[in-house]
Formats: sequence, C-alpha cells, structure tokens
Amino acid sequence: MTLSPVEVAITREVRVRAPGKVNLSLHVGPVSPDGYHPLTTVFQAVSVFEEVVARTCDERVVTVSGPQAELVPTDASNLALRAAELVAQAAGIDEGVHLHIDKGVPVAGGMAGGSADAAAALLACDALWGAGLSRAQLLELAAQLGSDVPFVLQGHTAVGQGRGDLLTPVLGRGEFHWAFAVQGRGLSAGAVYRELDALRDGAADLGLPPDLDDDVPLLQALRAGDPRALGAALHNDLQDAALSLDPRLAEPLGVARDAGALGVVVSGSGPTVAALGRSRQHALVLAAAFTASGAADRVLTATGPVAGARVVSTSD
Ligand SMILES: C[C@](O)(CO)[C@H](O)COP(=O)(O)OP(=O)(O)OC[C@H]1O[C@@H](n2ccc(N)nc2=O)[C@H](O)[C@@H]1O
Ligand SMILES: Nc1ncnc2c1ncn2[C@@H]1O[C@H](COP(=O)(O)OP(=O)(O)OP(=O)(O)O)[C@@H](O)[C@H]1O
Repeated sequence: MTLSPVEVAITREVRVRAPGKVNLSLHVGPVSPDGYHPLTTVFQAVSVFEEVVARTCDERVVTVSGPQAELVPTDASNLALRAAELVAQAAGIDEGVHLHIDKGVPVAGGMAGGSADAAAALLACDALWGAGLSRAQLLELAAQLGSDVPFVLQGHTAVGQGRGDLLTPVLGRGEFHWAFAVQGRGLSAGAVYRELDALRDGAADLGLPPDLDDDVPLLQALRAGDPRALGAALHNDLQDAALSLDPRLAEPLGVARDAGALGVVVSGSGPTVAALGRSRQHALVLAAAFTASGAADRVLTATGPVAGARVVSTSD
C-alpha cells in the first residue's frame, strides 16, 4: 500500500508506562574482574511509574518533565535515546523519534527510574517503527542498557542473578503497601558498589558468592502473602555503603521504625528508603511520619507487585 503525502505527515504516537522497583533483598558477592558484582536479589515492581511517549519525528530527540526533570541528561547518554538506538540497529531501521519522558520515579534514587525509561523506550520504539522484535530480543537489548532494565521490562516479583539481569519469576500472593522517603540528592549505583568494596577491604567479611538459600524466609513470606514475615526478611548488602556515603539516611530509617513499619530498607543503591506498612492505611501513616520529620524531600506511597513495561495506547 502506498501512503498519500497527507497520511505520511500524520504524527503517530505510542504511550508506554514502566514501573520503578524496590529490592526486597540484595546480596552482593565479591567484585569480578569486569568491575561488576555477582548478585542474588529479589525485585518487586511497585506502582510508581515513568511514562514515555514516542512520536514520529525526523530526528532522535528526548524531552523530560516531572519532578527532578532537570537532573536527567537529554544528550546521547539518555537511556531512552540509547534504547531507541539499539532498537533501530537490531531491526535495521533508520527512523527518527521524539521520546517524551514524564518522570514519576525518583532520579538516581535506587528505584530504577532511568532503567524504566529505557525499558519503556524499547517497547515504544519497537511499536512505533513496527520493528517486530521478539520478547527475547527485547530482553537482550535491555541487559545491554543496564542491570535493572530486564526486570522493569518484566515486572511483578522476580529473583535476579548474575548482574541482576538473569531473571526467574517468583510466585506470590497478595499486595504489599509501601511508603518511600525520597531525597533531592541522588547516589550513583557505581559509587555505592565501590564504597561497599572499600568497607569490605581488609575486613573479615569480603563478601561471599551470593546464595539464594539466604532468601528462603523471604520467598516463603511472598508465597504466603504475609507482610509481617516479609518485613522481617527485608535485607540490603548495599545499605551500609549507602549510609557511609550519605549518613543522613539514618533519619528516615529511624522514623519508619518508630512509626511501626513492618520492615525498612534502603532501596537498591539508595538514597530512597522503603518502609513496608501493615495496610494501605498504615503506609499512609508511614508517609505522614516521613513528611512530619523533615527526613525526606518528597514522599511516595505505592503498592507492589505490579506489571512491567506496557503499551498503554497507540494513535492508531
Ligand atoms: C543497585 C541496583 O539497582 C540493584 O538492583 C543495581 O545493581 C544497579 O543497576 P543499574 O543502575 O541498572 O546499574 P548499571 O547501569 O548496570 O551499572 C552501574 C554501575 O553499578 C555497578 N554494578 C552494577 C550492577 C552489578 N551487579 N554490579 C556492579 O558493580 C558497576 O560499577 C556499574 O558500572
Ligand atoms: N532517562 C533517564 N532518566 C534518569 N536518569 C538517566 C536517564 N538517562 C540517563 N540517566 C542518568 O542515570 C543516572 C541514574 O539515574 P536512575 O534514575 O536510573 O538511578 P537509579 O534509580 O538509582 O537507578 P538504579 O536503581 O537502576 O541503580 C542519573 O544520574 C542520570 O545521570
């Protein structure tokens, strides 16, 4: 079919939503020669979302709106633009795209905001350009963009091994209710891993190869849908390193404990602190405690698990 000039000029758009994540557990092994650390982590996708809209355009450009938008690069280092580049290469396509990111996930907060943009852009460009990449191809491109990108593409709850990109879905029941204390200042994941290495250097604990056996109580809590048991099993090997780089994180951790959180943990590489509530109502109480204490620059509440990156609408 040949399109008329009018049809060619019509702007098409694809809208995709992708969630942030919290690491329910994160066990970090000793650093490998490639600079990465072997992990065993249990991810949960939570209802804090990035929205990426892809529109037809002559060039490849990105714009950003929402909280902390000014902290997100709009040059070729932007993870959504890099995702577009990978889709174009994989499908042999030479098309432009305007990607607009509306941020809901904190920037450099340990909740995989940039990774969610990358996952959303993979799906959006694939659909906009009719690239027809398979799920396996998209997951392979996701792993090239960052260790958390495959998980935010998949969503729900999953064990991540290797760099965090080798995923096994976790069966569970129920819905968990979270409050997040977000900081205006970010932490770089690479810097937090390096701080962990520095803290371990010379200490008795050099870090063992991570072992899924450590997570048996956590996986049982998820299977039973038991928030109390889940709260007791939350664990993050990066927490002390994040606290060492940003000692003020002790405040939101203490506030959540005092407010009766079932469990409280630094999310991923931080600095966001995640507190687990007994119910939706209790998560709101925890959020109010964060706000009242002044220990957070922004407070979010969310439920998990939720689905991974999804096309929400297309213009045709
Ligand atoms: C902290 C977590 O969010 C937990 O899920 C992730 O491990 C970090 O995921 P990410 O931000 O997608 O990380 P990447 O962009 O892949 O890597 C950023 C930097 O973190 C360090 N890194 C990351 C993953 C890993 N398994 N070991 C590492 O040492 C490396 O120095 C790397 O250069
Ligand atoms: N689309 C993007 N959105 C946010 N940050 C981006 C993006 N593209 C590149 N970056 C860069 O990546 C850095 C990390 O941002 P991101 O929000 O992904 O951190 P994070 O949530 O801590 O990630 P993770 O939990 O995966 O470690 C930012 O400081 C920013 O410079």
